[in-house]
Order: sequence, then C-alpha cells, then structure tokens
Amino acid sequence: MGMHFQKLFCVGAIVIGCFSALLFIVCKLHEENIPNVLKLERIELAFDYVIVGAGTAGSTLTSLLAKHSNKSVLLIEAGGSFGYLSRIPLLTTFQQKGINDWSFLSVPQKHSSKGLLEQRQCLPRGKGLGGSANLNYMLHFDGHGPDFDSWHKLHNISDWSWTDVKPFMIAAKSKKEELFEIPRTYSLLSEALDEAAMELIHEPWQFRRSVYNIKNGLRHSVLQQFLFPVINNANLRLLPQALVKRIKLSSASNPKASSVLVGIKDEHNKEREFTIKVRRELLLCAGAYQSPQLLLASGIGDTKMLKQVGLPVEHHLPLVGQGLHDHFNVPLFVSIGIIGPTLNQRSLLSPINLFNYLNSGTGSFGNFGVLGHVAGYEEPTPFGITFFGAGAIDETALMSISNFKRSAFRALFPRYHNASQEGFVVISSCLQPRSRGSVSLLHKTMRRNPLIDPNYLSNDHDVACTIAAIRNAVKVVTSSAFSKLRPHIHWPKLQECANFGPFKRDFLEHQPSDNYLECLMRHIGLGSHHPGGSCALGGVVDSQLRLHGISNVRVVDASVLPRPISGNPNTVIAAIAMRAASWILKSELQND
Ligand SMILES: Cc1cc2nc3c(=O)[nH]c(=O)nc-3n(C[C@H](O)[C@H](O)[C@H](O)COP(=O)(O)OP(=O)(O)OC[C@H]3O[C@@H](n4cnc5c(N)ncnc54)[C@H](O)[C@@H]3O)c2cc1C
Repeated sequence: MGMHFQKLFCVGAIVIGCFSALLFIVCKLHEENIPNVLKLERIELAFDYVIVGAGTAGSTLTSLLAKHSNKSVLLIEAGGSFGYLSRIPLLTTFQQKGINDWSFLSVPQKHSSKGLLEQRQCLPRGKGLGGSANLNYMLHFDGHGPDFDSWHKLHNISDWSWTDVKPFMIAAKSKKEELFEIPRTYSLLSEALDEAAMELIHEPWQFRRSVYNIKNGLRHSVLQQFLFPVINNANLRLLPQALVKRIKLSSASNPKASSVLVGIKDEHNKEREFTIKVRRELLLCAGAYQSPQLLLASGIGDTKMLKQVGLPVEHHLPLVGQGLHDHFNVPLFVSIGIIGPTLNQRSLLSPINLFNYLNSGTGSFGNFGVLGHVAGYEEPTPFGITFFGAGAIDETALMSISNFKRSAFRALFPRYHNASQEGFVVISSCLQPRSRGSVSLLHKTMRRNPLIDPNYLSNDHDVACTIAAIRNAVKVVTSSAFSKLRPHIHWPKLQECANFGPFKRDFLEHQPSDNYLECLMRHIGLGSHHPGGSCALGGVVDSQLRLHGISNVRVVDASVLPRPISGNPNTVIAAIAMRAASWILKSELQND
C-alpha cells in the first residue's frame, strides 16, 4: 500500500511538474508577444483616437472602437504584458509590488491607518495590458440600480439613471461560461452562508455567493473578453511600455488636445520622447489616480495648485483630482472548531489540491478565496460584508501588501504562526462612504508618483456606518447556521485601544463598545482598492464624459464616478467605457 502510494505520488508530481513547465512556457511566450505594436520609425505619428491606458476601461473602449469604427486607433499603455501569475486566481496577490503594480502608497492618513507603517496605505494599481483588471480579485458585481438613480438627485447628473446604464451593464458582463460562481457545496462555509440567508430572511439583506471573472480556472479579464479578439485589427495599433507625459493643447481661446507627449525608456533606462497627434479624440483611461495626475501635469486643473507646483496653467478646472473616494474595509479573524473547510498553507499545498487545479481548474487555486457576500442597502448605513475563507494568513505576504505594523498584524491574526489553522476573515465595510480625498502633485513630471490622499474615515458618518456593518457581520457569524463551524471571533487586542476593549464579555457577548470598534477601524482598516471620483461627472466632465472646456478630451475610467459603487466596481467601469464608445461612434456617424 505504502509503495503503491509512493509510486502514485511520484507520477502525480511528474505530471504536475510537466504541466506547470508547459503552462509557464505558454504564458511566458504569450507575455512577450504583444502583436500590432506601433513602429516609432514612422515620421507621421497621428491617430484619430488616442487612448491612454489599457486597463478595464481602456481595453473595453479600444475593442469597441477597433471593431466598429474605420478610423485609426492607438492604445498607449505604460506597462507591458502581465505574466502567467495573473491568470492563476489564488496567486494574484503575489503580483502586488511586482513589475505589474504601480505600488502607490497613500500620504500618511490623519483619521485612519494607525496600525500601518507611517500611517500609509498600500494602493496597488495594475500596470500593463489589462491594468487593474489583471491585478484585481476578479469578483463580479451586477450593479445596484439605486446607485445610479441617486446621481441625478444628489449631483444633478442627467442621463445616468439605471435605465440608461443597465443595458451597458448587461453587455459588459461576461458570458455565463466565462464566469465562475462558488457552488453552494463548495465548503461548509459556503453552505453556512446559504443557510444563514434563510435564517436571517427577516432582515432586508441580500446574500450571494461570489461570482468571478474566471473561465476554466483562469482569470478571464477584459483582455480575454474585449481586447484580444480585436488586437490584430488593421485600424488598431498598440504602444506598450510608453508613458503619456503631457497633453498638448492647441489654441487658448477654444482649447483642444492636439497631441500627446510620450516617453519610452530603452534597456539602459534612457528615455526617448515622441509626439503623437490626435486627429479626433483623446480618451483618458489611466485610472482614478493617473487620469487626474496627467491632466494636472499638463496644466489642466486648479490654478492655485498648479502654480504651487510651478506648472504653467493651460486650463483652469478646479475640481480635477478632488472628490476621491474608496471603500474602507475592517477585517476580523474568525477561527473555527472543525477541520477541513477553509484554506490554509497546508491544505493549499496538498497534492490533491494541486492535481484538481491542473486537471480541471477547480479547487482552491481556481478562485480567490472569497466565498460570498452580504449587502444591506438601507440608508443611512448601507453596508457590505465579505467572507474570505482563509484560516492561516501568511504573515510576510500579507504584511508586505497591507503595510501593517507587526504588532497590528499579530493582534488581528493571533494564530498567524499555525499553518494548518482553520478559519475565515469577515470583512465589513460601508457601501457609500462619505469621506472624500484627493489626487495632487508634488512633482511636475509623470515619472514621479502623484500625491494620493484617500482621507479614509474623515467623515464621521463612515465610522457609524462601519460600526453598523461590523455588528451585522457578528449577527451572521453568530447565527445558528454558522454554529456548526464552531466560530470564535478574535477581537484584536491592540494596546492603543485597550481602554475601550476588548473585555472578557466582548468575547462572550460580541457586543464591544462603539468606542472600541471605532478605535479598531482607525487602526486596522484597509482601503479596498476601489478608487473613483477624482474627475467626477458634473464637476470635471459633462454627462458624456467630455472634459469641461476641452471638447475633444474624454475621461473614461473610474475617475468619473461621482459616488462609490455599492459593490465591486470593475464591471460598472467596463459598462461606462461601452457607453462612451457608443457616443463616440454615434458622433462619428453624424459628422462624417
Ligand atoms: C488589488 C485589487 C483588487 C481589486 N479587486 C476587485 C474585484 O475583485 N472586483 C472588482 O470589481 N474590482 C476590483 N478592483 C477594482 C478594479 O479592478 C478597478 O476599479 C478597475 O480595474 C479600474 O479600471 P480603470 O480602467 O479605471 O483603471 P485601470 O484598470 O487601473 O487602468 C489604468 C491603466 O492606465 C495605465 N496608465 C496609467 N497612467 C498612464 C500613462 N500616463 N500613460 C500610459 N498608461 C498609463 C495603467 O498602467 C493601467 O494599465 C480591484 C483593484 C485592485 C487594485
């Protein structure tokens, strides 16, 4: 029996080894081979549409223009292509801080992040074809209609009701076979969530198991969905590894973007600059941090701020970079008293788990570990709860991508040293945070990072809302449905919060004081990588996303969201890009 098992194990290991090598080679080849790249020897560099940034919005928009327009389209992207790691769902966090991550850090936070080094949050952003859609956790969200309906009431924005947006959301959603939904029977945790939905049916909450942009166990992002099918089209060219450094405007009386200045570094890190003319439209899809950065670096923004940095003012547009918003997450570790259902280092590396993934794309490598969500949309405290089914969290890996101080990390995950720990992380957040931050400049050049201040928890409403979220998370975890897991919530013991708790009774009753929960969130809360609002509809762009005062520039990315999306924003951003494409194509038809 022993020999037989050993033999089987060896064969399994060889198969897995060969398969991994093959996967590596295929992905590596794919990585280096970006087709249709623009040759810069050409003297006349002019395109009808110039798109900056190949992320969620840029890839989607490019695909529709390349497919439906006969005009020339250039897609410029600062990064190259993503490696094979980006396709393997569970390993996606290993990309953070690597070459495909801009690895921004926030400015020190005044109202939060006290358990983080220098009170600064890590702000990962994808760099390369696919942008943040290739770095993200792949969770799909269908959208929440009232979000859009509120834009008119709260921000006087017309034409963006749910009726206007919904058809684009449907079009942006991947096909059924390109989505992976966590099955009810995935684990005892997913089962408990389903049962809790029945038990708490009297609450006005929605329970759903996670749906991922994953096909056959591999990430299926906007790249596979939109960009790759058109990548060889004759009217399209790509310019990877190229940073757009400045937008040049034509006349001061009726300013238009005439060209962009692009910098490309050679293998000796020496930069060459090129000017590319814009014949029709310049489309900024550089994301919520870098679209405003590029505008500011081009002299488009608030006069006072531009003068402070020493930049000539080309066009006064005071709200560029203002209104930045993001969700803010409070994680809590829950250990469980049974063996088997959750992810830890030991279960992860079991040969059967590896075999299942390589054989059929299933098992824990085939998704990111988030099994489900609970959302309550009722005002004034709409909240979200996310269930991440991991029991043992690797200290070095998580500290590096979260910037936690060691003491805060260990208070949060007291069982961090046990590689076979069973448990899950319950993450509470406010779906409509009211804190607003900003993107500004310290340096004139795009080669230096922008100053990003998410200003988390600056608005007291967010504290109350997050407390409500945590208390609702406790209700779910302490429901009878969860009792078979024998859960134990680990209220972090932080020295700085010791006056407020956790006290002995908090572990029994799970009703810690509001003061303790506030102290906790101001120490261990983490941004959720959903930035938006920094070139918002109304303030910076009109209802067709055209920059106020510069008619041939549109901002088409997360920057335009006037309020947060009540869930994961990626599909909404792809839908916005589809809508922008429809206006651009329509105006082409009208004008030609
Ligand atoms: C770690 C992480 C996890 C996330 N998880 C989820 C999730 O599970 N579900 C979900 O719905 N959302 C998730 N998100 C959020 C979602 O991915 C983003 O909101 C979305 O991708 C933003 O799209 P975008 O087009 O606005 O920007 P991006 O996708 O970031 O694209 C911007 C692109 O522009 C390029 N660029 C920037 N400046 C320049 C320049 N000057 N010149 C040339 N190119 C430039 C960048 O390299 C990048 O490729 C996550 C995000 C992160 C970072």
